[in-house]
Amino acid sequence: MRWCTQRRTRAVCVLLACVSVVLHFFLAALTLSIYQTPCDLHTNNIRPPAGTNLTAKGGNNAMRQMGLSQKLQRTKPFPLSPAAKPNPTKLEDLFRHPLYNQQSLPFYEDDRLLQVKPKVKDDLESSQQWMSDSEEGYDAAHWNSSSQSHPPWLRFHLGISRWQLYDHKDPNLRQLEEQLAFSRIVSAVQKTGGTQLKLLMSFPNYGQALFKPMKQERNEETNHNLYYFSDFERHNAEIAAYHLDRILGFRRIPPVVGRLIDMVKEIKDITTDRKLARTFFTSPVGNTCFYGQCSYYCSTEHAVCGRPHVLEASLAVMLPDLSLAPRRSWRSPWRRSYSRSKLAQWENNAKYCESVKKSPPYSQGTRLVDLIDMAILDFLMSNMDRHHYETFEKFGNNTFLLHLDNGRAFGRHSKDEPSILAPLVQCCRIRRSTLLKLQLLALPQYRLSDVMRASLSRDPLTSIAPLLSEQHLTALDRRLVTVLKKLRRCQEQYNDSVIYNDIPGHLNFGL
Ligand SMILES: Nc1ncnc2c1ncn2[C@@H]1O[C@H](COP(=O)(O)OP(=O)(O)OP(=O)(O)O)[C@@H](O)[C@H]1O
Ligand SMILES: [Mn+2]
Repeated sequence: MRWCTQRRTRAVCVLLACVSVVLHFFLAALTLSIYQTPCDLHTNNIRPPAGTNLTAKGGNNAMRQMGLSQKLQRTKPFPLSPAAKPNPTKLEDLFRHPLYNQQSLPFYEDDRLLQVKPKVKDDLESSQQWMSDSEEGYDAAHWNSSSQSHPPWLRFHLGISRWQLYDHKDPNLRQLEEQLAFSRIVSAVQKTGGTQLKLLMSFPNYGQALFKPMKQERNEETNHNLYYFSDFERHNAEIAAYHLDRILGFRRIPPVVGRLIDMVKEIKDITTDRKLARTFFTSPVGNTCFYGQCSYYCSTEHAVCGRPHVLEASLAVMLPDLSLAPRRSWRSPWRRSYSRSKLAQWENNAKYCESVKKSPPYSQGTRLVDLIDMAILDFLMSNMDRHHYETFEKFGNNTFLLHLDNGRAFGRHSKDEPSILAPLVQCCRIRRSTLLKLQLLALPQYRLSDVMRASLSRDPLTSIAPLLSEQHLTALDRRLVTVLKKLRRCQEQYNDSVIYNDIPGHLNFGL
């Protein structure tokens, strides 16, 4: 009898042990799935890649490398309204317009920023100029003076002229964008200069890019209580500014692309910057974060975090080193006060432009109308942070203005900032080529928002979510109408003296 009871007790114990093991497995599986949820990409925001080469080919490669492709394939397409679908031909149509295909100015050797030196005797010596301190991860450079052997970033440097950074029809531009988007990153260190976190990234072929991380969701607006000088920089603003500048035909912003960065493999594991490495940490939900060292927003509270270690960022191609092509930084005459209480001179004095017009370098050449071009670009993207601009020293005052640092643009779509247009309103002057391009972009078949949507859809990050929300695109069209209204008012007041005729002949291209 006792033997019988013992056997039954043992059987019950074994059964209980089995149930407990099964329960353990069940609980473990449940916990794992819950832990992974916050680290996932915002999968309902993901759209299938747009059908362009850059996005379809390389974008998926990059994502596959990160093990993201399966997740992306499983997700539903982003719900786009028919009006929001990018029409890829819009950009090509614009660039085919005669206004974008005028004969360029006569070109002299002096109009090139850099020249390839004639072959020197000691080949070894010349190639060593390009070697970094640590050659690890870099490919041996076998370049000669034939442009075919040059990597895209070098061809870009060699193509910079007195009048523009690149030719919009140059096929190298696409290759350069592909390099920025997909080339292996062999080094990442903090970039000094400026106030916010930026990294300098290097590629195996010695190309370099300026990295800015994602700080804000696309549909989020900058807090209205933040002053323009406290706003943070946005990666998508850097990307969208490059596209807008190209669409306006200025070509004064270095090419920028969006890229998904593996914060561990592509920054933390390879950085030689110990100060940067020390700021990496894991957030309470298991995401990798870092904050770097800088004067604004470099603290645990403002850390940049991945999902769980993948981060959206912008990569802008670096301009030639300052030792090869020194630049001059100019304080904008319409600079804001960067104080909460003080107003700048131009804000109090409606005749301010009269004095600017009389003082060099604005009293001669195209400097004033170039500054007005920059104000129009900034008004369209609502960038209040244009305190300085730069030029290449080599070209003196007779050259274009570089529009660097656009990270504080596209912060608000619901509000326009009329004061950004002060240079145009106070001076009533504009390049004829700019006026015609603005008029063209206001026509339904070349509508600025449509061309921007088409242009931005080529960026690899569009496969995650459109780089500019529809509200931002609508704001572009609205602001363009405002610029044209201001110009009409100028023309009513000052007639022909408003136009700076930079187009030979008097063609008006049917506009
Ligand atoms: N593509 C580029 N190539 C080379 N240098 C660049 C490039 N973009 C920016 N720089 C340089 O790096 C400096 C800092 O960059 P940026 O202005 O974007 O940073 P920031 O933190 O916003 O600076 P600030 O606080 O002064 O506005 C610029 O003054 C410029 O000279
Ligand atoms: Mn800045």
